Amino acid sequence: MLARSADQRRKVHKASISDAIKREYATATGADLDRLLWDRAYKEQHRRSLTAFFKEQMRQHSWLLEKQFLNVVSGAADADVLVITGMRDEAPTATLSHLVQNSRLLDIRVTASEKTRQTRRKCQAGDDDRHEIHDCENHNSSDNGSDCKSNSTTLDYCPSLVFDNGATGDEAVRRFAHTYLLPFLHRDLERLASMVLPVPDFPRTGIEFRHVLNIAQQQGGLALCTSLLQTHFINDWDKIGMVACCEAGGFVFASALAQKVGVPLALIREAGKLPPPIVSIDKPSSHISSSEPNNLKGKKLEMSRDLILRGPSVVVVDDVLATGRTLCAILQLLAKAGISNEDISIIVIAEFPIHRGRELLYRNGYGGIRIQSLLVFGGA
Ligand SMILES: O=P(O)(O)OC[C@H]1O[C@H](OP(=O)(O)OP(=O)(O)O)[C@H](O)[C@@H]1O
Ligand SMILES: Nc1ncnc2[nH]cnc12
Repeated sequence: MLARSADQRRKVHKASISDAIKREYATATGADLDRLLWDRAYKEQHRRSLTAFFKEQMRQHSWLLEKQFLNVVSGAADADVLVITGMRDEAPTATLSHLVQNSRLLDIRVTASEKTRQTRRKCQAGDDDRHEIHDCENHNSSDNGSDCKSNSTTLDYCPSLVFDNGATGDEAVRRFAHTYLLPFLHRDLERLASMVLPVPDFPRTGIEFRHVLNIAQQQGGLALCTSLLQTHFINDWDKIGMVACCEAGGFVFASALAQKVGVPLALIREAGKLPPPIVSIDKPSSHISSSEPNNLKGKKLEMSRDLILRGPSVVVVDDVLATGRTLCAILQLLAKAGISNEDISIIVIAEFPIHRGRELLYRNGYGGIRIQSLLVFGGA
């Protein structure tokens, strides 16, 4: 149970993704499943053939990883929080979020020094380290659970969080859960979500529109959202040199945030609105705008070319992440302005995983950029 306070207990379920493959292996080969799960020496004997079996299954079933993931999820339907261990996917949040579109999917990279790992392997026969099937690597990272820069050199993918599993005992786990996981269950986020009511069949039949800008039209809505943006994701705003945002939705939330944290804005506008010198990029239509008649082609986005950065990092703030086309264009524009990916992070108010925006960004080479959202909505 993950407890926020005595009256608010959350049901937490833990499952291992690799148990499924062990089960299938045991059925196919007659191996003893219980011993595969709990007897390390026995598991070691089977390691090679288990790995070969897994690779062959992967070759035969291209949807194997997704199927196993969904099986584990459906086995924990009553849980508030499901922790899945042993994930082998390179970029789980980017590639699997759309399968659980009503939930927030966070990927936590667990790290420990090689020495610690070796010691644990020796001491904990029958322990819960199931990475060996999946050829998982160990990646170094900072210990604050949220700094991606140190990881981007080892993998071009930024996990949602990093947990340094160097210490023994439960204290570090508890601290991590309280610092980085419980905020996602905070009632202020529920309050914010309640301001974004669904509007059926807008702007066209079949779309359940979420009026994210409506937050700013509620008494106290913008203040709540701004305060969450300020406190939820970034510890040290002094290190941020600029908040970049795109009209129209992004302007509303980014302006309030920039004012609160004392950081200047980089305003991205549609073509022809900003004086030269500018940088410019084609922008395909967003999911919502592509449903407008005469707007299938998209537009150009522009930004002043010579913005002086006060610090090294840029935070891109937008109201919505859906297909990711808008954020992709923004990132291309920032690249044209000479800002490199390591210096960028992204915050959105609401994301709609069904449209697979994170995947688009990942496949376009932006996987190393941290993307964080306050709210997650399912639906079309
Ligand atoms: O991930 P995507 O599919 O690109 O969708 C996200 C974009 O959609 C909305 O903008 P829109 O282009 O509709 O313009 P607006 O901000 O002027 O409403 C929103 O403000 C995001 O910028
Ligand atoms: N359902 C939705 N509501 C608001 N903005 C969106 N962008 C993509 N899908 C959306």
